[in-house]
Amino acid sequence: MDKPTDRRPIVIAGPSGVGKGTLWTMLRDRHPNTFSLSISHTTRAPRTGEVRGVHYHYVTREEFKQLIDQDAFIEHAEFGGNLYGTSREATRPAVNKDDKIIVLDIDIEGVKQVKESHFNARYVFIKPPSTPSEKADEPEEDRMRRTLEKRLRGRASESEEQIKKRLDRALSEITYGIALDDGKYKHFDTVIENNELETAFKNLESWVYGPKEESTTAQ
Ligand SMILES: Nc1ncnc2c1ncn2[C@@H]1O[C@H](COP(=O)(O)OP(=O)(O)OP(=O)(O)O)[C@@H](O)[C@H]1O
Repeated sequence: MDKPTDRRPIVIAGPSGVGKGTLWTMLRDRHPNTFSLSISHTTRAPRTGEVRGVHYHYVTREEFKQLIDQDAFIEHAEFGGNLYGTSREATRPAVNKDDKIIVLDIDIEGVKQVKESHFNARYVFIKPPSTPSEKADEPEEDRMRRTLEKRLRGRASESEEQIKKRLDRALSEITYGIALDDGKYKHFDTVIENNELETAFKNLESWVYGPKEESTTAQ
């Protein structure tokens, strides 16, 4: 089972806290030597334990701007005062010596840019479940927000302010992710709900290992 027939890069997106990183880690660990996360560029300083060329390519702001001018990125954005980007180079099979399938874990703005750059990839959106509510009339989007909030708090890696910022973006990201066109997802090849983790993983795995289909999603 260990070689998916569709060798294109996989773009995995979804609101912050939905579980993209968790699902990607499961995919990598259960299929060793099959997938590789694309290494982004950043202008932020390495954190303790981070390794150059493994976690990120660390560059100065000037270097980053030069790369933008050279059209080196398929997507880039500023986040929390630092620049982040995915270079074309990082997604090329040539850099990918072991013939692994490249996975890009990017946000919705990144997805839009990647699509504009006509990057040939497969796109999966991870959607939060709507936690059941005692309030029968609580809108679906409020329930999803509560799930994300609970997960982000549980992860305990962001400040309250950062959590709020992430949650405030979530709804428009979900709206983009699950938008339909003629009964099909408009922007993604598939949408997976991350409710029970193992079930979500199995759904992701079956899609990744499923038949090769040409992407027909809109930009
Ligand atoms: N199905 C699930 N049920 C409950 N908790 C989950 C589930 N999936 C992930 N989590 C937990 O939710 C938290 C957020 O998950 P994760 O860090 O993978 O999110 P993410 O989408 O990668 O977020 P970001 O984009 O901010 O990096 C983690 O603490 C993770 O353990």
